[in-house]
Amino acid sequence: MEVLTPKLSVRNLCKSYDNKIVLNNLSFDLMEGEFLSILGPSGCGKTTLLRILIGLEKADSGEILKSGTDISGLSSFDRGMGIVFQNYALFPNMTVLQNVQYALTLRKDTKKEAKNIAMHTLEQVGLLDQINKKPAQLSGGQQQRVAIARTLAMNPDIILLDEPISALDVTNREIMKAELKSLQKKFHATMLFITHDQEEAFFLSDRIMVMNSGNVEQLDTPHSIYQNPASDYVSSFVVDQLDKKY
Ligand SMILES: Nc1ncnc2c1ncn2[C@@H]1O[C@H](COP(=O)(O)OP(=O)(O)OP(=O)(O)O)[C@@H](O)[C@H]1O
Repeated sequence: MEVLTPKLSVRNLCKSYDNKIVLNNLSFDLMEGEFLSILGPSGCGKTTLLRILIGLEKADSGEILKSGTDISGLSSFDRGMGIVFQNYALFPNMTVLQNVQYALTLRKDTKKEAKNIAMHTLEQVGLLDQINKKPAQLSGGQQQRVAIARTLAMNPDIILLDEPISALDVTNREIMKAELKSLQKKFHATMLFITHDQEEAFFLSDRIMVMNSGNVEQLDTPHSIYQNPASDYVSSFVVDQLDKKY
């Protein structure tokens, strides 16, 4: 049987701040085309993990392998990872098109190439009729689509999403969950999704990693986690919370 190399492999990652352990020997794999959620409450270490993965923070020990190669020594720019932030971090004075084009020109694509790629991606996320608007003229959901288009246009190997849905109102949240899922399938993107929302994680994910105080409590499919929670913590933080909602 063919053994697949994970797109991302995190091995024994440790990080402490002022003698407080924030990530405790964390290990997991993310496979090609997989949607994996990191689910945990505020303060459990999700953002720290994300910052280490994209190279904004250094781990105390452990390895980060992308398709089998250690990327710990690479700059953020060279890691082939795209990130969609919670607040989208769009440039307010640029149009939708300019927002998507900008990173491409930084990458030294010619202006014409950058425009072609940006237009093509904006078409795929259904925003061609909005390209000349500024972010403030768009709805929250549309702004999120611009942020996703900007990341997709760079064709990263892995897309990290830092609670991109929680800033939206309830109606837009439902719409964006469905859109995110369909975009991920359409692009066959490999995605790591950070959230504290059990329902988002269950709706979107192929697998979920439940975190608690820097530890992995359980890593499995939504169905298996719901049917067989691995600890009292998973039972109360995940299963009980979902049951309360439905
Ligand atoms: N630069 C830092 N210096 C000291 N402590 C830090 C630093 N960054 C994070 N921490 C601490 O590490 C722990 C984990 O923080 P982190 O932001 O990774 O959690 P989180 O799960 O992302 O939470 P949230 O959902 O609220 O963002 C917290 O106790 C936080 O106070």
